[in-house]
Order: sequence, then C-alpha cells, then structure tokens
Amino acid sequence: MGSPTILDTILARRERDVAEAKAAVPPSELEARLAEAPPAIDFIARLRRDAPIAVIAEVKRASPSKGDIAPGMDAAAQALRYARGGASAISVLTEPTWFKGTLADMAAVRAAVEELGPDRPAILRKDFIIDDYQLLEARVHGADAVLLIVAALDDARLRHLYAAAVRLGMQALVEVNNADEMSRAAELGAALVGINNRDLRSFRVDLATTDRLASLAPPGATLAALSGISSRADVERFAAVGAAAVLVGESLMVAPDPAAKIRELRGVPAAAPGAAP
Ligand SMILES: O=C(O)c1ccccc1NCC(=O)[C@H](O)[C@H](O)COP(=O)(O)O
Repeated sequence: MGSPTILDTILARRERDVAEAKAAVPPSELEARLAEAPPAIDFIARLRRDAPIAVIAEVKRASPSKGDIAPGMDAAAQALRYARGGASAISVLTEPTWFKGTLADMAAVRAAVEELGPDRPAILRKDFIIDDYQLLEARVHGADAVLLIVAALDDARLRHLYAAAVRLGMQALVEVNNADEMSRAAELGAALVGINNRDLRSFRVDLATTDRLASLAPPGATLAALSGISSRADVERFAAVGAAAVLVGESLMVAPDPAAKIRELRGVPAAAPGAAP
C-alpha cells in the first residue's frame, strides 16, 4: 500500500470529528430537532430553473491545495453577494481543519438567504460525508442537498447515504472524477452528478475531465461541472457538453466583486453603475 493521500487523511480525521460530535450531541437529539429544521427546497429544480446554466457559488475560506484563500470571510455576507449576482445555489464548505468552514457558517448562510423568499438560492452542505449523523446535521442546519463523494465511499455506504439523504428530504450531489466512479454513480441512479475536474488524491485540476466524462452520465441526470472554473469561456465549454450547472469556489472568493463575477460567468450584462456589489 502507498502512503495515504490527502483524501484518506481528511476522511480519517472526519471519522474522529463525527465520533466527537456524536459524544457531544447524540443522534437522538438531532433527530428531535428535525421537526424545527428550516424546510428544504428541491435543489435540482432550483438549478434547472436557471437554465441554460446555473451557478453554484461556493463559500471556501481555505483548501488543502491552496492554503488560506479568504480566511476571515463572513460566510453569510459572501452568500448574499452571490445571491445578488444570481447564484442558483450556495455551496458551503463545512469541514473545519483544511477548509476553515463550520456548520454554523451554513446555518448563517441559510438564515441570510431566507430573507430572499421562495426564490432563494438552494443550500449545499459541501463536506466529506461518511455517516448518517452528518446528514442529520446538514438538515437541522438548513441544507437542501449534500455532497456524496464516490471516491470516499464503498458502494454499500454510498447507496445507504444516498437513500438516507432522500429520506430526510434532501438531494445528493454525487461527485465523480473518472469513468469507474461515473459508472458507480449510474448504478446508484444518481439524479444529480458532479464531475470534479480536481483529482482529490493528487490535487491536479484538468478541465478536460468534464469533457471526457459528460457523455457517460446516467440518462436524465442533471450534470454539474466542479472545480477550476474561472471564466465565461469555461462555462460555455461545459454547457456545450451538457452541464446544467457549474460549481465555482476560489475564483469567486478572490473576486473583488463576486456578484459581478457571477453575472460574467452566467453571461448576463453588467449591473448598472452604482449598484451594490
Ligand atoms: O480544493 C481543494 O484543494 C481540495 C482538496 C482536496 C479535496 C477537496 C478539495 N476541494 C473541494 C472542491 O472540490 C472544491 O472546493 C470545489 O469544487 C470548488 O473548486 P474551485 O472552484 O477550484 O475552488
């Protein structure tokens, strides 16, 4: 066996984190809080509503590959900038050690977008989900959808977590990075598939990953392209191979005007001068 990859290291740490969280707040306590959780909307329908291309805008303070990106960023304020630009969904990284995110960030984002009414952006919990407990946490803190990374889960666990997410009223963005993972997502019957251009084991970003894998997506699935996206040309490239959405993190986090950057990615004209960023 070779040395552990960053994905292995993150997953091992997440297992310990989940055990500690369960010791502090037992699953039964979270289950009891489900009834008061903010209601979920249909994540896929929210993306589809913004055809031909929806932007899933990510709150990402740091990452294993880049280190600090915007460590002091206020998640809720950034989410409102994204909403102003027309983001269809907000992805909130809730992993604390490498991404400097928290569940409290996601709850704050959810509360902030609630003010926008029924057309609010949908909320994705972006994390390394390995346990039902994290699904309960996600729903209680206002997620409409969760990320399930095929490379992080065996088939039985993937199937179990996918069904459990749906039972809780959420949808799952099923992430793949190669043809084998895509066939596992198809086997699962994933309704929403994210092709990650970043190989989570090597950090290598290759935009051609989406081009190569898009035609292997299960028929009828909604397709999203993830990672390394920074220009309108990237978005057009992925729309041309059938992506209904793009997920964008770093280039929005470093943009001086994130709302304008989202408009640029969506291909809509710039806002009138003097409009709030
Ligand atoms: O971003 C990383 O360095 C990373 C490393 C290991 C596992 C996951 C990682 N990122 C998660 C993501 O896939 C991205 O946050 C997301 O797709 C946005 O990517 P980008 O637009 O390139 O910031």
